[in-house]
Order: sequence, then structure tokens, then C-alpha cells
Amino acid sequence: MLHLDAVSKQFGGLPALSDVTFRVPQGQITALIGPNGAGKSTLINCITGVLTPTCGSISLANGTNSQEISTLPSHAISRLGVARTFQNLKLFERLSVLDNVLAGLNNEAGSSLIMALLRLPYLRHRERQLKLRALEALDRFGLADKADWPAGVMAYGDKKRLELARATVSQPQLILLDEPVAGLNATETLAVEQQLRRLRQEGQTLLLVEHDMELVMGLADQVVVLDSGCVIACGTPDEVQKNPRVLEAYLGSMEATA
Ligand SMILES: Nc1ncnc2c1ncn2[C@@H]1O[C@H](COP(=O)(O)OP(=O)(O)OP(=O)(O)O)[C@@H](O)[C@H]1O
Repeated sequence: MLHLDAVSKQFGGLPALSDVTFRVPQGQITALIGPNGAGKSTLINCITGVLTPTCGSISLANGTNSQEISTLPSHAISRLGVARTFQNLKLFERLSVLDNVLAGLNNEAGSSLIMALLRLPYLRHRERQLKLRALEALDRFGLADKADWPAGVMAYGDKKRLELARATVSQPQLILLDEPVAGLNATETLAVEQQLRRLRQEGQTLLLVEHDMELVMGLADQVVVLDSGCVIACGTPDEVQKNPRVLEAYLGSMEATA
């Protein structure tokens, strides 16, 4: 689904990513982990077009088609079916919960201003369809009864789920989840875990950046470990947990912060 080949990114000559190569297989959950400063956010930003890699290739493969996306801007990558959630929530706090999810269908709304002003019947029908899909997405994440609330007044856990509803509503090819359970309590974390399992059952491809190792090891099909911008391990949760380089990277980072 997503192929990364020798992706490197430098900031002012300093390497943040070096020769990162791995694949995100279709219909699976791939977790990207690593100590603080390992390069996870930089990589997510390269995949979503927020940053352009210094060199290397990032391509979206669908059947026999493969498209290079490393040079495309964010909106073009989003139109190709890559959605994301953010580590620090990025919601429209003053808009309603429903409107926040509708923003996730922006690519499909696709009407011109003139058409919107004319309020053609076709367009009204289209709007109703999109609203229905947004409500369904809210319902999946247990938020349908809050559709009219301003997003800003919701509890933190609900905001995290709203981001998931917005990222999934367009049924993207690939969803990047940046720390989806950070700051959630055990019950909320379990609920998100179940929702992610359900998405996988439905065939959704997920790339998950997460510090919660219990969640990662219990959920992921494949774990990719970054350290100082390099992939130091890639395999099943079992393989990765036994890998001496991984243990060393995590122990090293714990000593550094002790
Ligand atoms: N815009 C930037 N300019 C300069 N250096 C940067 C920039 N963004 C990231 N870096 C550096 O790149 C390296 C990787 O940072 P990055 O934020 O990608 O790590 P991370 O794995 O996401 O860390 P964390 O788990 O703490 O979020 C770090 O050394 C960081 O200081």
C-alpha cells in the first residue's frame, strides 16, 4: 500500500531521517515506534506532504498502480486517499462536531461557489448524503448525540474520538494515526483499541505512531522501530520485543532521561 524507499530528511544539514525503508501492507496495522526525537513525526510529515524528503521515494501502491507522493503537496496527497489524525488535536473548536466531520469529506464536496449559491436541488441532495455519512461516522465512535455541540466544549477523550471519526469518514486508502490514545484513561484506551481492531477487520490500512507499548504490541501486525532517524528493526511485535538493538535503544533513552 505505502512504500518508503531510502527516505532521508535533513534539517540544516543535520539528519532527522536516514535511508528509511519499509512497507505498510494493505489491510494491516503497522506501528511506528521509537524513543523521543527518533524521527517519527518527521516521517509522518513527509508522508502527508507537510515536509518534502531531502531524498528517497514515498509511493502509494494500489494493485498494479503506483504513484510517487513525496513531491506532492498535502492537499493532493489527501485527495489520493491518505487521512491523518494529529498528536495535538487539530479541530475547529467553534464549529459543530458534525461540521468537523464534514470537513473530512471536503475532497468529495467539490462544488463551486456559484453552484453553492444557486442551491441547485442536486447540490442539496449531495449535502444531505454527506451529512448522513458524517452522522454515521459519529455514530461509530459514539458521538452522534453530540453532533450539534461546538467541538471546543467536548471532553478530551471525545475530541480524540472526533478526530478518528473525521479521519475515517472519507474511507481513505490509508490512515495515519499520531498517538491516538495519548492522554486517554484505561477505559477510553480500550474503546479506541476496539475501534481500531474494527477498522482493520473492515480492511482499513493503518499506520500508527504510539508510545503506549501495551497497545502497540497487542494490536499491531507489524512494528517498525526508528532510532536516531534510522530503522533499527521491523517485524512482528514478538520479533521486535526480543530484538537486542530495540532493547538497547529504549534502555539508552531511559538512562538519558533518568
Ligand atoms: N523543523 C525542524 N527543524 C529542525 N530540526 C527538527 C525539526 N523537526 C524535527 N527536528 C529534529 O529532528 C529529529 C526528529 O524529531 P521528531 O519530532 O521527528 O521525533 P519524534 O520521534 O517524533 O519525537 P517525539 O516522540 O518526541 O514526538 C529531532 O532531533 C528534532 O530535533
